[in-house]
Amino acid sequence: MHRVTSCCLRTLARHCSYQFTRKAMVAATQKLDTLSRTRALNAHLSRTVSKRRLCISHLEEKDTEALSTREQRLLDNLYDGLISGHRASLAEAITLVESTHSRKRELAQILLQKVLSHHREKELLNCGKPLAFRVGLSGPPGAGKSTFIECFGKMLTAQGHKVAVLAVDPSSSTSGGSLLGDKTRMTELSRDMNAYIRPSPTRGTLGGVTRTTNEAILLCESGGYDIVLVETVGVGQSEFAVADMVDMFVLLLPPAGGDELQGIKRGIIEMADLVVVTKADGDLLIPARRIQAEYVSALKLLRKRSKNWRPQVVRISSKSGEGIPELWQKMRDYENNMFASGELVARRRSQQKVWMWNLIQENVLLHFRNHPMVRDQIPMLEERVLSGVLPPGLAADMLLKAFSGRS
Ligand SMILES: Nc1nc2c(ncn2[C@@H]2O[C@H](COP(=O)(O)OP(=O)(O)OP(=O)(O)O)[C@@H](O)[C@H]2O)c(=O)[nH]1
Repeated sequence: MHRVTSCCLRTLARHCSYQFTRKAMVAATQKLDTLSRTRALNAHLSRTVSKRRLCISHLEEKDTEALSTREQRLLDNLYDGLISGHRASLAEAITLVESTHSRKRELAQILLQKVLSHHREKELLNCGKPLAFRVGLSGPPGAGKSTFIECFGKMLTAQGHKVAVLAVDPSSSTSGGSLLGDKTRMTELSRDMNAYIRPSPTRGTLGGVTRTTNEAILLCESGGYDIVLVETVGVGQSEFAVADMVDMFVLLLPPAGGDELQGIKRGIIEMADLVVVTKADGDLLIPARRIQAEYVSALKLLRKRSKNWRPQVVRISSKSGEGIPELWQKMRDYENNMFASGELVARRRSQQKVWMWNLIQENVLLHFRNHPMVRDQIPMLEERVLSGVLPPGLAADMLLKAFSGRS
């Protein structure tokens, strides 16, 4: 503003000293006019900005204001228990974020906001280093995931780490049954006081499971768990969802023939920061070596996912424990490289954005499908598209018009 004023006066003086003509007068008047308009615009902008600030803080505080004394006490107790590392509080907090009850979801968001600011403070004290290392573990059924997590988790807790294991099983939302419920997994680790194992909820869409898993990760971290393992138990899209939640994505493959590995999507191999060939012991050692060599060659052909890390293939046996300390060392190297280069923090930031947009996408679609003007028309329009009477584009336009209230 100051610069504009002095510039304006300088122009005016220049015009006055040379020739005080009508032209100069007009130019000076125009400048002054612009100046007052700029002032008015700036005043308007600052009013708008303060109104928006007020609006955002009102939005953030709206729910807090509406808390009853009982709810406030519940959240305070949960938060205190959580950051003191009480397992019961962690379990209760995860149950809260998994709830589909609207008020409980609001309470969960208030708790998460508090947890996030606790994270920020601790990360600042830790020179910006995240509180925990998040590792995604995926692989076909029977690859040896749970046996590996049991062995690996025990090694980590023996070294003084606190390990949380979250299992994502969205297949249960469509099939109604839970893969996790079928058998007892990781029995020894589940008895370890420095380990916390939690299966994902058995209902809801993949998006819903993703949301609660992401939120459960944050809660585990505030409970002092410095290593969070996210295992995908289901098959399909869940591996991609998990790859978007973690710092490092690890693919476990059994030493099986080509046919058994057919189900693994090429895309998921591209997501892997580390490929682990499991069961490399006894009779399976030779096939494990072969699979390792095959994947070493295959990875060379794939596009590099990171500038700072080249995916590697390692061999382990959870039965004998061989290769597991070396595997952990590779994971640590990865974490250090990625943190030092800034890629780890950048990846987390972009994951937050992906997470937000995924939630919006899912909710908007749900809202669209359930809209009274749309819901009843969907079966009929789908039918007409299927029979070739109606072009899909026209059907989509009709539904979108109905949704937006245009006939
Ligand atoms: N020889 C050998 N067998 C193993 C090893 N790890 C796991 N297994 C066996 O492989 C089978 C499958 O192991 P799990 O750990 O249940 O595999 P998973 O990937 O968790 O399977 P899902 O729960 O179906 O996804 C079991 O019979 C294990 O005993 C290993 O290191 N060596």
